[in-house]
This record gives sequence, structure tokens and C-alpha cells, in this order.
Amino acid sequence: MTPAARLSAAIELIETIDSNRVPAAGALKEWGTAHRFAGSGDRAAIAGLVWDVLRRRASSAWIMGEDSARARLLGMLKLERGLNADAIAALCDGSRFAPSPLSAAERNALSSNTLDGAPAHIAGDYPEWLDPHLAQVFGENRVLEAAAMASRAPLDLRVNTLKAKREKVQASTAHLGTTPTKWSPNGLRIDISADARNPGIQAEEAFIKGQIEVQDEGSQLAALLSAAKPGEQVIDLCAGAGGKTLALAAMMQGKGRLIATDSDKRQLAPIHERLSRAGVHNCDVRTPKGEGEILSDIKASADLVMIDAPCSGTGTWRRNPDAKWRIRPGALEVRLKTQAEVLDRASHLVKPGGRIVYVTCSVLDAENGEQIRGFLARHPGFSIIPPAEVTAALWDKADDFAAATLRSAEGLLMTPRRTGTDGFYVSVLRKG
Ligand SMILES: C[S@@+](CC[C@H](N)C(=O)[O-])C[C@H]1O[C@@H](n2cnc3c(N)ncnc32)[C@H](O)[C@@H]1O
Repeated sequence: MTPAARLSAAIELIETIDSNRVPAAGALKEWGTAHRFAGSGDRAAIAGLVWDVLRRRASSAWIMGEDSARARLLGMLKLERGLNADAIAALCDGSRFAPSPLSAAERNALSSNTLDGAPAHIAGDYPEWLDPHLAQVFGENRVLEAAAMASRAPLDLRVNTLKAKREKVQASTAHLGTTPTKWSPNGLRIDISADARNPGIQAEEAFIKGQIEVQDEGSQLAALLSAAKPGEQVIDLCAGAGGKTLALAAMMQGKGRLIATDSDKRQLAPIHERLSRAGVHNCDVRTPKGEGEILSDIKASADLVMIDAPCSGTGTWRRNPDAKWRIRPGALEVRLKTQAEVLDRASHLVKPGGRIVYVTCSVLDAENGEQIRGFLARHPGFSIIPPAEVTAALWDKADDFAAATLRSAEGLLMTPRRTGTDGFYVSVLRKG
């Protein structure tokens, strides 16, 4: 397909997503099935266009003065891909399969309109109802923070130190363009271009041997900041597919007891194969059975309880720009209630002197600092380990990392703009 034909396909797909109100990932998959003539390069490029339109949905419509699929695609080419009106006109030449030529109004909008004077939620591309939430955390910087949250994310790998060293894995994955991550001592980063195909990590020898896992650097750091140690009893209460569990296991070097559980057995299911591939032998996976407490034998004995809480996911918008536009106030309320419940549950599991590490991939204070303040009001026997002490886990990087994050009395926040990671919040609490 020509670049112009890919644009036409992307416009068609965005119209389908708009009119059928279907998730973009599903629409892209269906399109691929119905257009088998399109090669993997075409499909990747078209998907890249659709995702970028979703990233810049509000700002693209604003500069074009119109909210149609075509207008948003044209606006995105200017805002996200940096093309000028002439370059865009050259793509939309009206030839077979190409979008129709630019109208005078479109050319004028692409040449003259800017985001000057646009409201914060338009310039930052996020739902308007979240503006007070983002203003509370970022103030005047919310447009810059949100723009970084709308940008394309790299692909991060965590080297499994139970099986390999980062330098060796970097050498064996050099063909993927891996470079060491800035903060995590175990991370490798692959920058992904707009048209990039899926690098197929799962088929890499290093992956098959259990030497690497896909994990955002922010998620790696959240695990590292827990300072889990060999010999400890560690509970991962919201383990899901085990991203944090695997990182905690590597920190524990096979010594001590790691218990992983989750309220949803389907989320937990992939963890078994991942633990086995990673060579983890000290993890007890507790799959929930009915309504009973699956951890009833644990009575205030854990050194560390990791809560990777279910949350709004606002910190991961750059990986899923579709979800950003689907988030609703009601869903946030549900998350807030669950977060408080999980924190309360953890308070009974941790031993005196032990710690709870509360993590979200959200940037909203309601899910972060406010949850911690609420927990401390309900459980005065706990205290906050100051963020400056928590970052000591990063050794020589500790001071620079702490300075890069947004710190509060309760915890620290990583963001794409500040730390180059997904948005992650970490607060560490000590019992007694
Ligand atoms: C952020 S995800 C976990 C991601 C995972 N820790 C990782 O690093 O790959 C949050 C998890 O919390 C689980 N969850 C939701 N409500 C819960 C509850 N009340 N108790 C325990 N887990 C819960 C969800 O099923 C989901 O798997």
C-alpha cells in the first residue's frame, strides 16, 4: 500500500471506531482479517496512524475546527508527525486510494491554526472532567505532563537477574536496538517508531530462556523501591499476571517466601508459566477459591506486602490512548473503594516493623496521596517511610531519581515527562 492509501485506511478505521463505539484494538484486528492483502508493514503503519489520532484526538480536532475522522487525521499529521501543509497536501492528492485533496479551509487550518488559547484539556488531550484532578497534581504544568502522557511509549525489558546480567543480554539483543534504561539497573529500552512492527519479543532466545520480561521501567522501579530482600516473607496481593512478582522474586534471589495472589483467578493464570520460565522456585501462588480469605493462615507475619492496586491506569495512557477517552467518573469511584479495602486487608497481613508498599499506575491524587491519608487515619499504628529514604534503594541513582519525581509527604510519583517512564505512584508504610 502507498503511504496515501494507508491514510485512507486509517480514516476508514477511525470512522468505524467512532460510529460503532468499539475499542480501537478490536477494530484494527478486524480490519486486518478483512484486508488480508495488507502486509504486516501496512498493518503496523495503519495501526500507528490510528493510535496517534487517538493520542491527539482533542488537539487535532481543535486546530482543524472540525471533529471528523479525516480532520483529526490531518490535524494529527501536523501535531504528532510534524508534517506541514504542503507535505500533507502531497499525500492527499486524490489519486486512486488516496484521501481527496485538501479543501481551502483545511489547508488554511493546517497552515495557520495553533493550540494557542486552547483549554488545558484540549492542548493536553484528556477528558475535560479530569482537568481538576490533573490541576490538583500538576498545576500549571498539566498540559506539559499530559502531552508527555499522550506521547508514544518505548518498549522496556527487565533483565531477570536470576538468570542473566544486563550487559550480556544487551549484547544478545543488540539487533533490537536495546539500550540500558536510565534509572533501573536491570532495564533495557527499545525505542519504537511510529510505523514499527511488533518486535516479537516472545520469540527472542533471551525471552524463551527466561532472561527477559516485558516491563515498563516505572513498574521495575516500583518493585525496586519496595527493597524486598532475600529471606523475607513477601506477599504480592494484587499479583495479576505477575509483573511485580517476577521482579520481587529476582530481588529475593531465590531465598525467602514469596506469596502471590489476586482476587481474579483469570488475571493470575499466566503467572505459573512466567514463574517457571524465570526459574523462580520460592513462590507460592494462591488462586482464590470462592469468597473465603485465601491468606487466612497469614497472621501479621509478612515482612512486606506489595499492593499493585487496581486503578484508573491514567499513568499508562501513552500505551493505551484509547482507554484515556473511555475512563468514566463512576469507574474511578469503584477503584477508590477497592484500593481502600486492599490497603485495610494488607494491614492485617504485615508484621510489626514490616512494610506495605502501595503502588498505582495512576497520577490522580484521589488514588494516591488521598488513599494513604485515609489509610493512616483508619490505621494510626502505621507511619510513612519518607520518600527520600525509599529512593535509597536505587543507590548511586537515588538522589537524581528522587529529584526527577514529584514528591509529596506520602510518596513519590513518576511520570513520562519527569522520569521517562509510565506514570507510577509509590508510597511505603511501616507498621508500628
Ligand atoms: C495493576 S493490576 C496488577 C498488575 C500486576 N501486579 C503486574 O505487575 O503485572 C491490579 C490487579 O489487582 C487485582 N484486584 C482487583 N481487586 C482486587 C482485590 N480486591 N484484591 C486483590 N486483587 C485485586 C486485579 O485483578 C488486577 O490483576
